[in-house]
Amino acid sequence: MSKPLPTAVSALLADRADAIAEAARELAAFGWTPATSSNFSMRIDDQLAAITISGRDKGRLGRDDIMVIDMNGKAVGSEYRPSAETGLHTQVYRRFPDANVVLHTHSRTQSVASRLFAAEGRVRLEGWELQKAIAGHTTHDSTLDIPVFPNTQHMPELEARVDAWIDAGKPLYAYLINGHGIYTWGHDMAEARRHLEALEFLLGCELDLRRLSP
Ligand SMILES: CSC[C@@H](O)[C@@H](O)C(=O)COP(=O)(O)O
Ligand SMILES: [Zn+2]
Repeated sequence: MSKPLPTAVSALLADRADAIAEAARELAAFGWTPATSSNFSMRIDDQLAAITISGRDKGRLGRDDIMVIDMNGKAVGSEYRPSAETGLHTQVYRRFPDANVVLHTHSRTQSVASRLFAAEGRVRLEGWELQKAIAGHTTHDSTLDIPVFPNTQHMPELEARVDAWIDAGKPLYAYLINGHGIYTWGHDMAEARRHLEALEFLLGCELDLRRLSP
């Protein structure tokens, strides 16, 4: 049996769970979380985060569908299994101390773009006004690379690729996983949502350009 959560942590979990459930309902309504796919988390403090329980329908989350993990991805105060991709969430919290929310979705646009751009290893975004929706970007006149990493069921392998990108000094705001979906994050839910919506739009534009260009 797991130890019950301290009251203060329970209150913070309830707060984070409500925010995650609300955002997830909206993202599911866009069709970005099909068939129980996708996962979401919010930092609680330096040591803990709230994350979706594995396998739950992300469009119908309630407080009981979100649990606490530590920064090693271990369940805290729960017997449930956290998201199968928990390691990718805790990695963001470890590598980006300003990130407090991580969103992962599986939209059709994200999935198709990940396949189409996998061979290049990245989607290069240039000249789009909406690049300014990404934190720190003030002009369309810049280059924004979204890496595409190979898919694997072995999270440490993916984590190593993400670490290698960051350790090479390359900016990272989001990444695609080939044939899978997107990960992005933000300082708060509003920023993470803005990143996700902007990238969905920009990836859709890139797909249209490929489709329409002779
Ligand atoms: C239902 S297939 C999608 C899963 O394999 C996975 O990629 C996913 O996004 C959801 O996994 P979960 O363990 O529910 O967080
Ligand atoms: Zn996934």
